[in-house]
Amino acid sequence: MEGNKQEPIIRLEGLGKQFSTANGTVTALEDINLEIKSGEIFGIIGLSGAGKSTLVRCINYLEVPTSGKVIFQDKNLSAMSDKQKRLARQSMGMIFQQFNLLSQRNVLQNICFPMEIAGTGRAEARKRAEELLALVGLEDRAKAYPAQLSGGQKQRVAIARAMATNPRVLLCDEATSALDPNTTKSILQLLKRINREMGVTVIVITHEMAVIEAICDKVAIIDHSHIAEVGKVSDIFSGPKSEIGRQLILGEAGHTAVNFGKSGQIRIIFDGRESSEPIISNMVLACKVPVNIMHADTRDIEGKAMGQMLIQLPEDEADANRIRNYLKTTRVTFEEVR
Ligand SMILES: Nc1ncnc2c1ncn2[C@@H]1O[C@H](COP(=O)(O)OP(=O)(O)OP(=O)(O)O)[C@@H](O)[C@H]1O
Repeated sequence: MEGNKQEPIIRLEGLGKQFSTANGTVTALEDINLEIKSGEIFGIIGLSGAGKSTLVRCINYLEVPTSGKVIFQDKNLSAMSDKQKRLARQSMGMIFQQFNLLSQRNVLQNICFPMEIAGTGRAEARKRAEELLALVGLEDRAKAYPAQLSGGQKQRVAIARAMATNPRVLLCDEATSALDPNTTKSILQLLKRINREMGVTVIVITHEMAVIEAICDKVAIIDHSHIAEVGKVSDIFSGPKSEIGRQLILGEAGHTAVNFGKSGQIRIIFDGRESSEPIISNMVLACKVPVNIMHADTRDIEGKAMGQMLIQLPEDEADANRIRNYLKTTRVTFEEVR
């Protein structure tokens, strides 16, 4: 079941989507080019209205693109017959923010639903549904109805249902946005397990940086219908290049330098050193000058420090240069803030 990590499973080539509305044409996506490799957890992040949901819905042809191609496992979806498209869709499970469970059906019947549509026999479907319930940790809730479940349990059922047809890809559209932080964490862990243990490629649509940080290998930042930048999460976090990337990752401090007198400020970029390495303390001890930490936004990603820290340098230029030199010789990435 392991996915081959080198092979692209989905390629988007010049993908565009326009909607005709009473007020004219709305461009939701324009010239999107992306390659998602088999076995990756790929995040797509952007502000509200950027085009994330439309993008994910175009990937499985819930929305038909107005231009460009979706290539799934080396085949162009638009050139497929209806039957081939149906099979391709079965290979792409999807979960949603609002879970979209059938309220009249119990948990087991919800999970069996896609198998009924695919023509799987009753006994086989039931057996598979029971296995999936065990996978998501809800063996004891088979007879419960959606209204009797918590949000996290509903999303687990939705995940089991999405996995019913043995998909190679799981599309997650804001799947944790309606959940509290602890439940979010456990759902993200479940998605990671499905990816690692079953080799399923996971595509995560979110507006939350924390979700990308928690589980994604790669991330694409989408802004006003375009891809602003794409790359490994660690690279993008340590040095966002686009304006929107800086805004999403560095926040307000990415834009504004606070005026604290005449002395300069620098932004230290943490791009993957051991998170236990005390960079600032070592710097202060080595240079024997105090610095002011104006803003810090660092995260620990798998033992590596990621993020940034805004530091006010001493007014004395010689002291400030000692700090700059120390950072250069210890190969700490930094930039001047003006
Ligand atoms: N069915 C539709 N008809 C008309 N316009 C649409 C339709 N679906 C999306 N749009 C428009 O396309 C643009 C992108 O919307 P989309 O829902 O993909 O963004 P999003 O990044 O997922 O935002 P959100 O997180 O708020 O859902 C928006 O301007 C939206 O109004």
